[in-house]
Amino acid sequence: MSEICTHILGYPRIGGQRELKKAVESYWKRELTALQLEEIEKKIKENNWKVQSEAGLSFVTVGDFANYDHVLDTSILLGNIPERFIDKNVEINLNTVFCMARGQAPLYKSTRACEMTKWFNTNYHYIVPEFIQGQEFKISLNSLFDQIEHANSLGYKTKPVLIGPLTYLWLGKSIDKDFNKLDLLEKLTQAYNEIFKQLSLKNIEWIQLDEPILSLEISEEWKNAFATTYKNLSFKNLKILLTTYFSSVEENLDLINKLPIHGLHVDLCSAPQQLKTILKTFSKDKILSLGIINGRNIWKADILKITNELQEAKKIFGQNLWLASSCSLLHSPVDLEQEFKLDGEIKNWLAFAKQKVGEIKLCADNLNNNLSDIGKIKLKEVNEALKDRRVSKRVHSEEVKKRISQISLNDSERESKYSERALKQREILKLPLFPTTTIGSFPQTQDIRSIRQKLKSGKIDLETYTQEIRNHILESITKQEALNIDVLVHGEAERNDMVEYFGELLEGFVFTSHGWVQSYGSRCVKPPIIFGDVCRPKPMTTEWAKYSQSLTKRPVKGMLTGPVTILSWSFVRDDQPAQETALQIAFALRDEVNDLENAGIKIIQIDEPAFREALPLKKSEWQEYLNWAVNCFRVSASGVKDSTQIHTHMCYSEFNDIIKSIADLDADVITIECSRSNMELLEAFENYSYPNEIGPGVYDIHSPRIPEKSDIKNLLENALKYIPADRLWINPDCGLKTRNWPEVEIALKNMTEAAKDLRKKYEAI
Ligand SMILES: CN1c2c(nc(N)[nH]c2=O)NC[C@@H]1CNc1ccc(C(=O)N[C@@H](CCC(=O)N[C@@H](CCC(=O)N[C@@H](CCC(=O)O)C(=O)O)C(=O)O)C(=O)O)cc1
Ligand SMILES: N[C@@H](CCS)C(=O)O
Ligand SMILES: [Zn+2]
Repeated sequence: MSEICTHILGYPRIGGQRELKKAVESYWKRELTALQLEEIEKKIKENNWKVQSEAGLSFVTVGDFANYDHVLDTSILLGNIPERFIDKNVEINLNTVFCMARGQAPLYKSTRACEMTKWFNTNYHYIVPEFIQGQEFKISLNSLFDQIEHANSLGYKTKPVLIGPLTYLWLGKSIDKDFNKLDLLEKLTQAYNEIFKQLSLKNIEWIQLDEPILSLEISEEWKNAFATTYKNLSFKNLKILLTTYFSSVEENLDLINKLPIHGLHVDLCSAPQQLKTILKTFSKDKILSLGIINGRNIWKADILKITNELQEAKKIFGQNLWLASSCSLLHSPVDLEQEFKLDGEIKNWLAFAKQKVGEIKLCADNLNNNLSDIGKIKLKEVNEALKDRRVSKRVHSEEVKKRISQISLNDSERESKYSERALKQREILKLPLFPTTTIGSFPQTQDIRSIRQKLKSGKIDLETYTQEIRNHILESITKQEALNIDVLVHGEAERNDMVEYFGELLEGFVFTSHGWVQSYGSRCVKPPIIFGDVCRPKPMTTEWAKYSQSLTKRPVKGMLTGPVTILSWSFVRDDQPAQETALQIAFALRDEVNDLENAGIKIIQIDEPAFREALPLKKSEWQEYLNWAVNCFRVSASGVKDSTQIHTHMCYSEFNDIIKSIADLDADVITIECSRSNMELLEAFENYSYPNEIGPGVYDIHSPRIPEKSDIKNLLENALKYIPADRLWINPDCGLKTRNWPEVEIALKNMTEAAKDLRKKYEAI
């Protein structure tokens, strides 16, 4: 029997050693030339293709590489470049990409960057396309075509990937008011047809056209737009594999079945149940690509189980059945082989991107009954590893399970309601009207990172490290006092990351040395891995908090990452529901919150920036998530006295649809990102009559631009249209770890001075 066709939807582009990050950042600092950067990128691409080819996949996927972000590259390919980035004397090139992403680039005048937002429900951020009325599209960068030619020249059979027109349009925002971006479809279709025309000359059979919005509950208007657009797309001699991922497409199958495509890819890892309906309704004459290897976790796949589940699909689709990763492997760390320090037993349970590529092929060979001798050995090893994981004593803790099972209603209730707590807190904290604060982190300087690196490599001992970090804390407290901020933070200098730090201190987690995943542009995160029941062997932050509080009379906030965010930004267990793991984390944090209170900390912030992003993609599934997510937050926060003030912070703040749940968190104060929306995001709070205190961000920390005092005052006056003065806090949008001290000091000075002016005006009223 001939081979089953195998492929992936995309491969990580950061390189095994984060070569891309290092090269791109060096280029920005002008330590590398464009040519040198290109050379490094070429090696990453070649290596990625080699991995796919050597594993025996049927295609290498091309066009998944991007210097900064693939959505941004699509904008540039389509010539959708906002006017402010166009300089008639400079051709569209690499610097256009960087300037759109960051507002700055070599040889470019600096300007406001494009917005960045989360890619569906992942921790990856994309650059938001901007659309204006009458928008024109014109093929403007050859990067995709160059990548194809490059791969073709190396003799690979290539399958280019491109974001589909409807998803591209969906991802963008209309800049002009009162204009429907769907009106742009006709012109966008013409541009895609031009791309297809050029691709048809490149010796390619298949194109992967990503339309992940087909996994959402889209409106009739969008469904109709799909039908019309796909009718008008002219694929030439190309075959189109329409790719969907992150959720089921069942609701849109009627539509998909009518589209003039040649194949469909669905994600069976996030929505295995959809297979039944798809097998019944999708045309057997087309290709059905099944995403059976999970691109969003790190566990070895159960090849035997998957093969069994694929039997019917094979019977029905025969040679038209393809096997693939569930989504792009962009969301997986690159290569497990580089983990020399990882616990051997747990390492044996894992697969990163490179290993996942091998799993797809193994699955296909097994399904086809043509496993080689090596394949047979590999399969045996997988089965042994899976069995070892199932029975491992390290995974389950009776004590943790018992505590979770004894949860009572009291665990998620504060003693009194907010209005009573607020009186007690005011008496103790004695804060002025419009209290000022920051979100937690201060600049993670090279100095701080290299101290940590020296500790890791044994160049300094723990005592020296602790002293050095204490010096940084002292410096940040001194600076905040000088800036006259009311509620201080210690600055998070001791944390590599707000999630990884806790993962390193909690039981049930392991962490990697090289398990980096791209978060945005050159920034990466190293999600810890939750393999077992979670508990807290000892306090995690109290010593740092006590030390920080000892340096000042002003309150210093205890700073924790909340249960939903720790869960969402880690690789989670696949052997129990996510909500059970979240509750275990919540109880561990509850103990930490109580310890902080006992250590004399009067304000404790529990950050939940992933709270909104973790919403399921389908609205119909929201409530179930919100119920457990709110409960977990409340469990972590409710063990303290009324007089202890609980803050939470969220930096992705579209709350309209979930404002009731935000209020149900019952945090005394919530600080949110707001500055870019000019405080419009506060409408939700006003409409719902949100009862507690709010700190809308007045400083866009993603931009190097320093807000003037007048900008901040304007934002605050806007905020006061929605929030009563006695419940308004003043703070930046988010933590300041990616900024540098000189900008931070000026911005915060402007912020405290704006607060002073505002107090003068409103105290008199
Ligand atoms: C709030 N955000 C976060 C998200 N997810 C998280 N898990 N954490 C977050 O904070 N998602 C949404 C947003 C995303 N925002 C960011 C912002 C900034 C970064 C970032 O700066 N990432 C760093 C890596 C951070 C880190 O772990 N640093 C380590 C140092 C690791 C390192 O590079 N070591 C060097 C040697 C040290 C040296 O001398 O410099 C090496 O190994 O070569 C640390 O501080 O110890 C980045 O550089 O990408 C991410 C998401
Ligand atoms: N406390 C964290 C929150 C980031 S969302 C910080 O300040 O970096
Ligand atoms: Zn934040």
